[in-house]
Amino acid sequence: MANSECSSGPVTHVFRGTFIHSTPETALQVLEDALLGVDTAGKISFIGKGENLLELSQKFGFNPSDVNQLAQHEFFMPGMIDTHIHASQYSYAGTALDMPLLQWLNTYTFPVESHFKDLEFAKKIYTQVVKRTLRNGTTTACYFATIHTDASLLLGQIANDFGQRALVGKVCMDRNNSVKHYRETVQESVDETHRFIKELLNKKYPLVKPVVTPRFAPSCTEALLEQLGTIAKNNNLHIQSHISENIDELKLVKELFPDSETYTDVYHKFNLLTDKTIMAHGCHLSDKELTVFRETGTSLSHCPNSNVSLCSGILDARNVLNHKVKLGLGTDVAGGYSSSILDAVRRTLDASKVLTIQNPQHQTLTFEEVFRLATLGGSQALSLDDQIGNFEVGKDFDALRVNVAARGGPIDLVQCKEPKILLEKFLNLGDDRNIVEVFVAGRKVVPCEDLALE
Ligand SMILES: O=c1[nH]c(=O)c2nc[nH]c2[nH]1
Ligand SMILES: [Zn+2]
Repeated sequence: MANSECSSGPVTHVFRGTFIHSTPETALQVLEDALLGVDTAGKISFIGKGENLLELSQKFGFNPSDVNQLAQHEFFMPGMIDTHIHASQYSYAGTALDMPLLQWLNTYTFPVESHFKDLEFAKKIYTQVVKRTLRNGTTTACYFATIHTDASLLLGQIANDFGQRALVGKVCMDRNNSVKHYRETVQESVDETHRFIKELLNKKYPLVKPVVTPRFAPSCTEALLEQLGTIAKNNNLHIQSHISENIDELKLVKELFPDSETYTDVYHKFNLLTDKTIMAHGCHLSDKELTVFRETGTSLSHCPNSNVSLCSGILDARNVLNHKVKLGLGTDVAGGYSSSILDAVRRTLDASKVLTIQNPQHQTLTFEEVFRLATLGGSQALSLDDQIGNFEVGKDFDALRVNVAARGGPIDLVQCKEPKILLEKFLNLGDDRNIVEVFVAGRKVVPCEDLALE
């Protein structure tokens, strides 16, 4: 391990122990007996070897006795990144999974989302989802809210207050015949999107930013999609939506957009595919469409729990990676019933194994590769990999302190294991009891007094 360092502000924390992360070249890199320093801005100021403690302490001006030493069964890993989650659907997570997508939206989703006009209700649910996801180790979340601007702003405020990094989207939809009032006109959607962006940016939250959010093509007219493409371009903003999740949805898109050759073309035509776009699902995308994703820099959010829970399809993540399309993991609460990215890791592995059962030639994803999708892959998918995703000097310290043998936790360790095995155990068997501390931009957000779950 080469010492690396950057000149930054004074060092506020130094940790010593095992650090596990990914790089673009290596799915799993283990740094044993490493020293990592975090500066006052929450950035990683150096990574070095434990044996160089004295030299580093002089160079960075910290007291060796202030070093925070990890225990034997502990390691640090990068914070996990949820590239697709509906904060507004959290109240019914774990229920209502008995219908395919389009019926599910009309029967369960739109009626619940329409309640977010009520700011008290919004505050309650949004506080719960931010606390719960932080507790589960989600340091960055890319959220869908609802069409309600003030409630969406509230979600941004709550994420900021609890210290979660977030992209927050006020949902745009001018087509919906099933739930009265849960629809906007084109003008309302455009005006409210402008207001949402302006007011959220004016708050100057350091870690919370707006994302332009057309719900999905069937919920939007061409006029709205066109304007949203322009707004995103003029303000250099992220964009998120859904694509090619379910076969009936594909048929509907063909009917509604007869002039577009493919589902991907619908978004492409309106400048909605950019290197800051995240599309969820993509189970039924053709290779030709994946090529457009690569060429435009658009990324995919793999949401395996939702894909199976709503019987939508199985994404061939290997094929996506072979096409060099950026890929992260999403819980897709509440089409997905778990708000934990650890669950998304397990289901990504299951989905890949199902594809191998169906076709033994399929190259199953390894747990190391899926670990990378949950961390560095997510940061690439959100175009935030210059700031987060792994332990590189100059990046923000977004990290989980994991204790695989946490008292009262779900894992029984017989003997001390090598770090790679500890990580594999955690990914397959662990839960929030093993995540003993969560840091976002150097700030400890778990445990935190305020985070006591009601
Ligand atoms: O899984 C999904 N959840 C949603 O809320 C949604 N809206 C459009 N398409 C969707 N897919
Ligand atoms: Zn979704």
